[in-house]
Amino acid sequence: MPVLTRAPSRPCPISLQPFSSSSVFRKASSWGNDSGALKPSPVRREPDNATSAQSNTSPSSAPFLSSTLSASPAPSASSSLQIPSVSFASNQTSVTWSSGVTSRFHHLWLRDHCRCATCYHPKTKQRLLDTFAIPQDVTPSFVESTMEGLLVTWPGLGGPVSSGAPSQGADTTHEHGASDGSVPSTTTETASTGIEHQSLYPWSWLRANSYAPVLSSNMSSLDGAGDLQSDDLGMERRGKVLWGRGIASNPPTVQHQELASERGVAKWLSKLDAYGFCFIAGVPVTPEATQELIEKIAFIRPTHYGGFWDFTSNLAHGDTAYTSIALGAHTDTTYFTDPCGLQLFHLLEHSASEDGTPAKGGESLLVDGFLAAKVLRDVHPEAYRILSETRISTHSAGDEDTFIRPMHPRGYPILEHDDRTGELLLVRQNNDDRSTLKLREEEVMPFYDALRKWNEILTSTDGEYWQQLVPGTALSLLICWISAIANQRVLHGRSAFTGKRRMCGAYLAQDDVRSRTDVLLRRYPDVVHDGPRVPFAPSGGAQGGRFARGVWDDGL
Ligand SMILES: C[N+](C)(C)CCCC[C@H](N)C(=O)O
Ligand SMILES: O=C(O)CCC(=O)C(=O)O
Repeated sequence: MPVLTRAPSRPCPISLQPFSSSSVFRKASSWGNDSGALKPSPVRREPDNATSAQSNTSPSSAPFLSSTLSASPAPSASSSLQIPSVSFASNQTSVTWSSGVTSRFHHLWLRDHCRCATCYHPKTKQRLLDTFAIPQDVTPSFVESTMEGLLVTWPGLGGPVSSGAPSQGADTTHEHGASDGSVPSTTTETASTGIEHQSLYPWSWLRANSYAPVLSSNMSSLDGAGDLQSDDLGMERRGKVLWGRGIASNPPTVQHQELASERGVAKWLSKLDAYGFCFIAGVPVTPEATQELIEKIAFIRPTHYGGFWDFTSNLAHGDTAYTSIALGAHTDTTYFTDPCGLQLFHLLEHSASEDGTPAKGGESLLVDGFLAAKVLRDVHPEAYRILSETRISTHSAGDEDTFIRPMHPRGYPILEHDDRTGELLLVRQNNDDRSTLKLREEEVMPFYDALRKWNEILTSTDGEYWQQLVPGTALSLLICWISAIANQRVLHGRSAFTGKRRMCGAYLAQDDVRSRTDVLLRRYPDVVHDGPRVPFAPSGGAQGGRFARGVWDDGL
């Protein structure tokens, strides 16, 4: 249990991160500090001339600091390493990073995000704390800047606390119990003991979740309203390899036999994550083997086309995919509120028809929607803005038993962004499936102009990657981008064909693919794909092939 210079009135049930405080204090003792403990100086509330606490550290702590404070900009070589300084006033706590940038966090937000074992179940990663029992004006007794993070001490507030309706003004933060992850029992703070509560927030987590301002290690600070003109749509940062027709020289591929191991599946997902598509060579030419293959990632997402599909040009399900006509670059299932995440195709057969019509055409087309979007933004920024803001709807209505449209009555934009960071999340493009445009009069012609410019890029020969699928080589493509954020990315299509052509495959849901990718790429961080690596730094401490998910992990 950490020994802090100011022993709280009770042991502080803080679930520490891998850098256990003993290691901190062990390192601290090497700084010539006789007690072996840091001496954070608590900061009490200072209305306007807020003071800040800062513990200077010696260079000998550099390795530890660099790993603990990796989220903070590396200090200049000449400056000594400094942990952020903190202060608080009115309803916010301020953290000033070594860069000089200050992040502000509402006290209510901080208290609500305490992840000690009494406020946050260490195993289930679920909130145990009753958010609505936190006083709206909750204010720390004091805040401290420690090696591991921001340490906030909250007062135990007045009034006996029952497990029922909160009494007026009392600190009715109902705490549930066990830090061992067992079934929580309700314990409460009572005014009579004046028990304080301490919360420790790791610096890296505070930086990653700073909202005033929004910070990002690779992107300029944004005003939080989402800046579509940000220099980086987040692709390099997310380790995405953008490609054009040149990818034909070395397309991402894995061998089917590699996928017998979980590490092999991690390699497959790593390539999918980087490129948005990946071939699998050596797949037995049967629907059964193909289904077994896709289920190595996740369970199949059934749709109105069925679960595992095995289709040909018989106009089944009333969709042109079930014909022999050409299909332009598109993403599937744009009409679902939650479009499918991964699509796998495996050509089982393409031969002459019974009437002797020869097998011709049926080539497959891939286009990197994210590269196309970058080109559109750079060359036609106004068109990019229009396609990012105009809602359009699509439908699947060819089967009399089905009429699928998205939840939002006007649908969704073709280019969808994270409105906080400006990152491009999702390319949702299927002009054949588009429903009636419902725009204001003055929007109609600008929209068509933007759409035309977008189509010119999508159909540019520089961006089109054509290849002829052959039985035994399956094609997996992310119509949903797998990374921190699920997106649609790769568009696909085909040329017209003649003859008997049989294709099989299935969809996977985006959340299931993203979950599997996140888990496996953390479990096998050494898995190499050809693109830039985006280190998965499991904050739970990677121990060999498995890692313990930490309560401060990204996304929680
Ligand atoms: C893949 N499979 C043949 C089963 C269905 C194809 C669905 C095509 C539809 N127009 C869409 O874009 O979603
Ligand atoms: O038949 C093909 O090669 C692809 C069909 C297609 O685009 C689809 O099913 O969405």
